[in-house]
Amino acid sequence: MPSTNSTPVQSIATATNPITAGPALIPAEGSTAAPIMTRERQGSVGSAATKKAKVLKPFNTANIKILLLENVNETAVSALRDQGYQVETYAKALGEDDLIDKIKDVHCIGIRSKTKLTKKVLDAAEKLGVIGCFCIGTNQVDLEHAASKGIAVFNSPFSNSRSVAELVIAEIVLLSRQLGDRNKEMHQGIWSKVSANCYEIRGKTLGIVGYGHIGSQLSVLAESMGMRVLFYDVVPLMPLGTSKQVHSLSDLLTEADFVTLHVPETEDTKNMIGELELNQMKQGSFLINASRGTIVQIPALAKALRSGHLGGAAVDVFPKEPAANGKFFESELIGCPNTLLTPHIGGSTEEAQSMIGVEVSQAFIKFIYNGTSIETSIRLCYTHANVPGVLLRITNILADHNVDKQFSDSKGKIAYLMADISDVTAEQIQDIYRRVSETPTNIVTRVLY
Ligand SMILES: NC(=O)c1ccc[n+]([C@@H]2O[C@H](COP(=O)([O-])OP(=O)(O)OC[C@H]3O[C@@H](n4cnc5c(N)ncnc54)[C@H](O)[C@@H]3O)[C@@H](O)[C@H]2O)c1
Ligand SMILES: O=C(O)[C@H](O)COP(=O)(O)O
Repeated sequence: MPSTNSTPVQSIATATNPITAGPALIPAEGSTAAPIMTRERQGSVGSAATKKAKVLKPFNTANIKILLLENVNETAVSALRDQGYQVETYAKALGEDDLIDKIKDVHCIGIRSKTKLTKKVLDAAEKLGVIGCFCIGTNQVDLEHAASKGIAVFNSPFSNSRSVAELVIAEIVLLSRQLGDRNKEMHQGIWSKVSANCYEIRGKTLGIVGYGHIGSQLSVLAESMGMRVLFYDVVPLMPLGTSKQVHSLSDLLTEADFVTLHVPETEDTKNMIGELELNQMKQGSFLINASRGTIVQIPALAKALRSGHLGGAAVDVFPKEPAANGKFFESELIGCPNTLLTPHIGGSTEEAQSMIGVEVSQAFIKFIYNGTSIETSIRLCYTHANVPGVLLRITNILADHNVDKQFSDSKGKIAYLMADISDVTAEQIQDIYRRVSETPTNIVTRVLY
């Protein structure tokens, strides 16, 4: 899908576009801060003049500490260990107290959808420069607070989209044929051959809420199985195939035989589907939620299923999910008729997890060395308050130098500037660093080479 499909309300950093650059990642031996970074190995990065500057504050890759939680894929673990970093892994999400303890001295943290990086946790992170969400969603991170501290956040924007879309296709068929209930009965030794209220999906209407990476992929798959597709999104989007965008959520709810949710968790989408919306859905229709647990009001859904107003539901995500496998799960949906419950496995395939592991770990590595996830060379990275006059001030500081390239971007009150500078001596690098970091708008300044 074109990138215009990424949601405006959750305009997050992607694996190739950090929301903001982080602080110096690793201090030199015996120092508490390391504004100037360079790799210890002889690399392809940097000119002869800048290589001399290594004596300033070299860092050893073995000093970089990375914490990976929630069973991040082995592709990431080995890629990061191959760089010589210290990598600690956990199969589960950590609770707030454990996290505060663990995050203190790590430079990079890798999480999935369950680890909550709250303001309190981020404030305890003394050296954190990068957060890698090894998933699509970033609602588990306080993005605004991370930005204010100059911590970069990456995610993997589409590596598991296909896996989610395929799961939803399977669920449409399963719900339509009441396969969850039939399977359960057979395992209990009950033979119950029924055709009442069991349907083909051909010719039925699928209503997709959120036509982004997943919703649009699903649209194509559903049409290939003979379904008619309607979608609702807050932005006007090009319909794929013969699908049609509708004007309102109500238009979609009243017409669809299957409603499937693919919106991010935002203030607007929380509790988006409650009693009112469920009542608008057709008698006997089905609801699928593989987005975020907070989008659907669970008591209202349980009521609609038990009363028979809905013909069934498939739910992969819940407002409260256990932190690890083997932990107890409870929900009002347990025991509801024709209701498929899955433990947040939408993106859990070998293909998706290994792609995510490669993508986000590469973003980490590029960010640690280059200050961006895009390959470049020597640069000044300046995270600053987004107020008028900053660019002029920096231009003045760099006036006597050869600036090869300059880039700046902003998000709300925070902005990020990168400048590639050539032909500078070690003393000049020190001077640039000092003058830039002393500007009143400074949040974090790094000089990489
Ligand atoms: N179950 C899983 O394992 C799993 C896997 C991947 C993603 N997800 C969830 O699915 C969500 C969607 O993923 P995606 O990759 O398709 O995201 P996306 O950003 O590509 O698409 C989201 C779409 O929702 C639209 N949208 C935003 N707010 C809306 C609103 N209030 N009403 C209607 N439309 C709205 C956006 O405009 C966008 O087109 C993710 O944010 C994540 O939370 C879950
Ligand atoms: O945001 C996502 O990509 C999904 O919710 C998957 O999350 P997970 O990696 O925790 O399974």
